[in-house]
Amino acid sequence: MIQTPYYLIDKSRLLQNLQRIDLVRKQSGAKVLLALKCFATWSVFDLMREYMDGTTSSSLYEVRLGHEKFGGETHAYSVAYADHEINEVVSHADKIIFNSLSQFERHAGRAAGKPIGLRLNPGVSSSGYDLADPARPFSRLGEVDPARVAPFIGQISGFMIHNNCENRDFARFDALLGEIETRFGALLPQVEWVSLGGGIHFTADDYPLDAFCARLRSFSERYGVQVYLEPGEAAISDSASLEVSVLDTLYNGKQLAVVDASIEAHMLDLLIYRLQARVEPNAGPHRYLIYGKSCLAGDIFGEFDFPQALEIGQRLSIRDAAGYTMVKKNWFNGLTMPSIAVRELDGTERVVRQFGYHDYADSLS
Ligand SMILES: Cc1ncc(COP(=O)(O)O)c(C=O)c1O
Ligand SMILES: NCCCCNCC[C@H](N)C(=O)O
Repeated sequence: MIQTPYYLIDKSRLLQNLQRIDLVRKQSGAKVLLALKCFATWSVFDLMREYMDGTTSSSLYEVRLGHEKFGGETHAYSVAYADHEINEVVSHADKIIFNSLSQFERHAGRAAGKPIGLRLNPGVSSSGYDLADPARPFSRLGEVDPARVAPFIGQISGFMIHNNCENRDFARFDALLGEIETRFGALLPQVEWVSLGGGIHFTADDYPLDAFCARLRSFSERYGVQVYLEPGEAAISDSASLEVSVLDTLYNGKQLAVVDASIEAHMLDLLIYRLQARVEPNAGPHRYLIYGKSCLAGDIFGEFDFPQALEIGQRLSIRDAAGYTMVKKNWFNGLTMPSIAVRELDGTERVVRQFGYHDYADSLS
């Protein structure tokens, strides 16, 4: 048995998302790139690259990882490239996407003839979170004014527009794309490609894939552009768990259990967005607050129901632990870092990465 704590990536679950992605590629003509900011655990890229066209990135290290570990088409994007980074970024990228016209003017001369993209911001989004809303007031994410972009159009081969966030509603996606067309419609036929970013949860069970694919195809045909999608969450949703063990049980007005991982260190996104983790089946007469083992008072995975009273040593599985987890894990409290394991398609499980004291010490000096 693998020692807890560990993230367990289940390739069969991952495959379900990947097959839907493949269907979208075939039916819509869109190319699909994995957003590495969400998930960059390269041990499963062997499977992912069969169903996706490549990767997109948000930094020098991500574009390098995408190029070296995933292959296929590699898009480089960054909110701002530093002067000392740009040559290396270009060496790893097939396309270089600038966040602003000032970044474009500063660095485009060093793009070595590679296609150049620009991020546009339509000023509307589907984000329910201020923190993740690219259209928030005074946003720095992309150019908002088509008139400012127009003079540069001859040097720009495509646009990237990321304005969806956890959007499960096709009608909302459709309406937002309409708003993009209204604002930037005159520019779109003048470029070769448009990336619609991530945040579209098109791999969800009930998502109307036929309508989605038809909308993407008609957009592509109307403007004569290659469409790209950049799923993070949609590519990996529910394809991993965080496997933990109960270390202690207590009572303080409620039943409490402490597990050998931490929401702050190992599922930080949930804490940032104030969401509770998922434990299933979450049914039964024994209700517990599941605490992490860091010293943070509010290190709580959530409150869940169990069929029996929890016992020390008992294992729990925290669901949906692939997106924005492993990429955000940190050494807070010097806690044992969960290893990473993969459940292969034949059901066998193997540990692909273990972390120890030296990884902690080497992250500091
Ligand atoms: C430019 C861009 N593309 C893709 C993504 C991936 O989004 P998601 O994981 O919500 O699909 C993000 C998220 O930050 C992004 O900023
Ligand atoms: N699961 C809690 C909300 C997550 C929001 N994700 C935001 C990431 C995204 N790609 C973005 O910042 O646009």
